[in-house]
Amino acid sequence: MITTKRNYIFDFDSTLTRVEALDVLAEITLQNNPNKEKIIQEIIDITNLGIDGEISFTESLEKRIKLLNANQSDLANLVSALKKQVSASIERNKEFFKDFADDIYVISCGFKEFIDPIVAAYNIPSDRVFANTFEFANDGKIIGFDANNPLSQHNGKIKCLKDMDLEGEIQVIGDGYSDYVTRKSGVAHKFFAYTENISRVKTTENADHIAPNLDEFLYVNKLPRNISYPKNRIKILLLENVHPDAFTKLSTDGFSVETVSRSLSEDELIEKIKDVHVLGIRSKTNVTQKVVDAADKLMVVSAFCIGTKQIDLEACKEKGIVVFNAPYSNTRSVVELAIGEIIMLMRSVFQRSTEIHNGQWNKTADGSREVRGKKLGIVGYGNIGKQLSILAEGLGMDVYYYDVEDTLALGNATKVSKLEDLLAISDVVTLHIDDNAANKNFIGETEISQMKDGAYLVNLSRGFVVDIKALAAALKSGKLAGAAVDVYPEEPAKNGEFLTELKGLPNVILTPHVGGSTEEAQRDIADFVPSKIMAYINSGNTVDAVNFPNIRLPRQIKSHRFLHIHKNVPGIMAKINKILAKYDLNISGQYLSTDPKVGYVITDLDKEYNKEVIDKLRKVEGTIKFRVLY
Ligand SMILES: NC(=O)C1=CN([C@@H]2O[C@H](COP(=O)(O)OP(=O)(O)OC[C@H]3O[C@@H](n4cnc5c(N)ncnc54)[C@H](O)[C@@H]3O)[C@@H](O)[C@H]2O)C=CC1
Ligand SMILES: O=C(O)C(=O)COP(=O)(O)O
Repeated sequence: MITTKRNYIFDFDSTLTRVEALDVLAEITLQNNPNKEKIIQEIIDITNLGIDGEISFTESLEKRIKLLNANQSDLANLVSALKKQVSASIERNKEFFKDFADDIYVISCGFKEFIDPIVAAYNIPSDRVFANTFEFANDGKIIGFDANNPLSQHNGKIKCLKDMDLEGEIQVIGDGYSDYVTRKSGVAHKFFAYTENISRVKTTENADHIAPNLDEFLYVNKLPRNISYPKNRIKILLLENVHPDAFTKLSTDGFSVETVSRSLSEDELIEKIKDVHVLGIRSKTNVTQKVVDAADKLMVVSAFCIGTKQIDLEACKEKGIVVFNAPYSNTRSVVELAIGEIIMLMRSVFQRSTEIHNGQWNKTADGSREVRGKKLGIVGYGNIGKQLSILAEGLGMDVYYYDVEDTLALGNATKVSKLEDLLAISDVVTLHIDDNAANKNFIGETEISQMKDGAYLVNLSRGFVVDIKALAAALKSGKLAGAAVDVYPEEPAKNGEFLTELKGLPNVILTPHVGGSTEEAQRDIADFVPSKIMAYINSGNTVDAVNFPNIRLPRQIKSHRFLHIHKNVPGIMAKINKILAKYDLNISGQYLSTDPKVGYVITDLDKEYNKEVIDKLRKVEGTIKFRVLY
């Protein structure tokens, strides 16, 4: 008869727990020892040599026990420290250990004295824990171990498993040499390299499968689990040198994250996007219709910046791809640069500085003016424009602004209803309109001619907003006294050579699109955007999405959640609800939000359901994307 019985053999140190227990014990016993750091490093080195199979395990154990200088009384502290160090995915799948208790064993080269109390909480009784035992002196000092136990010897797990003589398939889950040799020797049928806490090359090379966490192991084995789809299977691609905090945050949450320091061309992106679930970009990468067409797995595009016009938002929406950005994280950085540049321009600081760099002393007050009492004309009174308005007033400037929207004036700022009027009165004009394509050449020859003679122009918005030729001509003719430009009609995909018609003109400050490039802004973006990505992927929240119906969902507690994105056509909700009713589902909450093109409905169910319903919902005409979370 063919048996379907399967046995799951777990390693303890660095698999069930995040740490090596003897390293933790060393921290405890050596806390007052002046040579603590040195001894701990020695212990870690010996542990690793043993795990990698470089020295015999017995030798590694003997050496470590001597260095540890531990006592029985230290073990209680060790156990309470280890309780707090159970691997995250083990902890969240506690039910697996309960439901499959009859199939689970721990085989470890560690010690029962600390393993038993930790795994007892996971329904693994002492008689299913195979491990070493300490030898104590009369005063409780740990002086050795039971040398007859096969687990204190080289390849002990192989012998142990042979002696156990288990019926059925044997799967070993562990992080080191002693685990994978069970598979090599043939005593285990499958070896899962468990890399949640540590990933060793030799271990992963010798694995049938790499499991970055227990979710993956359960998924591969089609076992019940706490997370419907292991996060390590969700691929995130971050382009354009996104701050490393984003990588850390997303990989710590379990996603597989790849980073590329530059932007990708359309062709490169089309190739790369095929197996990407979440794309992170900044202002240089264009997510076009063609890219979207090639992106069959894509669920999210996230702009790690303010502007989103580089993304075809409609194409994304129609494919059920949610787009997020960071609307406020770099606002302050842009404002501070604008303020600095306004002062630098009005004092001709860059010109004076360049002269000295060229060996020339030119002390003069000509063309050097205070900003106090001067008129600042802000074009685009949005988040940046408004904050600039406040700071400029703090410096004593008279602020005027022009915006197509009817926005409220802050402080003493004066709204001007015509651009022409604003240009005519301003000593400095600063542009902060959005990246809408309609703003192309917004400031051209005509607009410049409407500006005061000797005025200054600052552009920190988008390059295409200003006609660069007209600006260069106005600077050369002396119509304008200076300009600060951070953005250009064509910007390179990566750092390197760059040429502009403004090159070499006096009193022109040129910066390479760094308005938002401060450590503070980038760090804040790397916190803000990943939390939006995680909120959507992990629970379906679309709050702050720029192209999608926004839904703030309650926390999902012990329930199944269906996320259904569909075309907003008449009758579709009725069809969805008809299916839900037919399968007699116990619905604990339903949330719907629509816009003219798409509908997003979330259904929470509080008990098990017939899985056929998933297929039926997927097949509802007009469905764009459907996924299940539990
Ligand atoms: N240089 C850099 O590194 C950075 C540049 N930016 C640019 O700054 C722009 C503004 O950012 P926020 O203030 O956060 O955007 P926002 O959307 O809050 O404000 C833009 C304002 O411009 C107004 N506007 C748009 N077109 C207009 C027009 N033709 N005439 C008059 N008003 C118009 C809008 O009504 C809105 O009030 C972004 O769209 C982006 O292009 C943003 C961050 C960094
Ligand atoms: O936030 C924006 O829109 C910006 O222009 C800044 O873009 P960046 O992140 O520097 O490519």
